[in-house]
Amino acid sequence: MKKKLAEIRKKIDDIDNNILKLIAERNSLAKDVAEIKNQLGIPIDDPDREKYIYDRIRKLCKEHNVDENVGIKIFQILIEHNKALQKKYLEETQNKNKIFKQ
Ligand SMILES: C=C(O[C@@H]1C=C(C(=O)O)C=C[C@H]1O)C(=O)O
Repeated sequence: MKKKLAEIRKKIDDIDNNILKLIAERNSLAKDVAEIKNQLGIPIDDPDREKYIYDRIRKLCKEHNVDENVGIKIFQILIEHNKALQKKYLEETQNKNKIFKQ
């Protein structure tokens, strides 16, 4: 029984590794998105795109039998974090440019 529990926990740990890698990969795209939005002069927040993502997540939750509230909560955290990373990146770039121009 204990061996079986250890095996299952190993599987969970492996899945957690993969989830973390994917979160890091998603986060790593924030700089590129921020750079393009800055050049286009458009805001970081894009409510239409967020609505599209949440609708898609709801559909995927149904398909994969995942509780919709859980799926939405996870993506709210990821999206808010992505926007915070974009803002931080742009602030840092603008500060660097200010120092450079002095
Ligand atoms: C990444 C973007 O910027 C913001 C963050 C989003 C996200 O984390 O998926 C979605 C929309 C935007 O509010 C984007 O516009 O694609």
